[in-house]
Amino acid sequence: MRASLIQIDVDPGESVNSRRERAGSLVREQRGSDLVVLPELWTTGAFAYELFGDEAEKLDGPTARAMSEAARDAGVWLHAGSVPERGEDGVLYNTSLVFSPDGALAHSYRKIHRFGFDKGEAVLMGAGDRLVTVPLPELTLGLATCYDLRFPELFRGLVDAGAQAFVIPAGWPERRRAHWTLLARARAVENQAYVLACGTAGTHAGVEQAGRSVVVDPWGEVLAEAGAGEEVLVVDLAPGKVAETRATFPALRDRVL
Ligand SMILES: NC(=O)CC(=O)C(=O)O
Repeated sequence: MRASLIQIDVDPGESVNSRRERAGSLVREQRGSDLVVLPELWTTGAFAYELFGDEAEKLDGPTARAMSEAARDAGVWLHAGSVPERGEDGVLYNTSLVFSPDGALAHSYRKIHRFGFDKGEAVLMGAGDRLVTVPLPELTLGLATCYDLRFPELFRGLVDAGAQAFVIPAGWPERRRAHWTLLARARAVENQAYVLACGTAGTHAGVEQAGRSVVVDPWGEVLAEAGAGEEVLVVDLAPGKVAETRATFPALRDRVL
């Protein structure tokens, strides 16, 4: 199973429309992959709080339409990262969108843990309240977004719901880069699952992004890691490795609580 992680640059010098078109082209170039992943809030940048309201869209908005077409043209499952969603209740959410190879919006996930310590996302956006798993032909994905990575109980919940690989779009800052890789590996080891963590590159709202998108296998080994700039990480996963790791080192079976 081949996965492509598109670590797109979110520099504010580029318009949202241009970045949306460029993201579509990058997705189309991944034809041949089974799964393509974009990062968190890549239309605006995760820290450009003042843009969230203006760029908020419904689940059939301009980003969703562009990504639906790109998924269909490339014939891939597309985790299109997250967008600022304007919910039916008028509230903003940080919502991830997953498209099937025929371009249908198959799943969406509203970020549960909001970042900002009482400002930014934490006050501008509502919290999701639903765990989402995505059964692909090869692997069942569990969805999480950026700050969610710090909350292991969410990942346990996803494993209990059948997840074998976690897909985590993010806009992780360079100054906490050490946490990013450590947490990605920890979530892989403790859940004996793949981790596909896709970050953004560039600097926006004064926040330098770490990049360093990373794919970790169920044993905790880093299979591939990006640098700091815009880059597409292409990696082959072995879906059987999840069951094999869980059978040969049965730590998940030995849970008591
Ligand atoms: N931006 C986030 O959601 C999370 C983050 O920056 C962190 O350090 O955690």
